[in-house]
Amino acid sequence: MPASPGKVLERPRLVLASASPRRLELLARIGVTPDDVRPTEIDETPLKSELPRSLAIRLAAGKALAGASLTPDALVLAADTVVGLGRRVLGKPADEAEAARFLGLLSGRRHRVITAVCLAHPEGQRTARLVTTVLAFQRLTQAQIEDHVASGEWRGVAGGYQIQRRAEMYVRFLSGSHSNVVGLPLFETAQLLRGAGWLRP
Ligand SMILES: Cc1cn([C@H]2C[C@H](O)[C@@H](COP(=O)(O)OP(=O)(O)OP(=O)(O)O)O2)c(=O)[nH]c1=O
Repeated sequence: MPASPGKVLERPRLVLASASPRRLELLARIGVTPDDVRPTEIDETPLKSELPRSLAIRLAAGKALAGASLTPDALVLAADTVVGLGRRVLGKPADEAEAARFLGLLSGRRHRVITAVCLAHPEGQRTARLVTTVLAFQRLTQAQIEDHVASGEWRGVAGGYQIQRRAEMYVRFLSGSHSNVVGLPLFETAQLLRGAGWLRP
């Protein structure tokens, strides 16, 4: 039944369980302002031979559960983004040398960016989406890799690059969701929020 005019829709509080400023900005773009932002601290180390998709799903669910334990009465939104090169996971580079090595691996090759989004509901169930974007970087010269490392934009991000910043000039090809690469696929996130009654259908 449509809400009567002037009636405020009852909806649970929405908590974003993420320290990523990108995720908050992406939500703002679709008019979603969480009631609270509560980053979680979980161990993000991949298991032995863990595939990129499995890792993303496990970590997004882990973040959502950790968030839900702090705010059980809220809808808790969490996500995890990983860069997959074949079966290999490229995490957040530890230092400049690793950032340069990752760029060298990505140079001239196709790779995937996978984001798992998980929404924990106050009633205890969880809903989730797994989204894959395929990208290809041009072949990078040594000078380009050096410039990228010097830019510092590799810090704290999966694969050591940010498509929303200078790295986009090296992206020759992209198939799928752009927001997924930045950390939160907006189409699928909106679907989850609609399914939970937080956004209107
Ligand atoms: C590939 C890529 C990743 N990223 C970011 C998105 C994510 O913030 C980050 C991947 O790390 P995540 O572990 O998914 O997220 P986070 O540590 O930033 O935040 P939290 O765990 O608290 O939710 O990399 C970009 O911003 N641009 C890109 O092009």
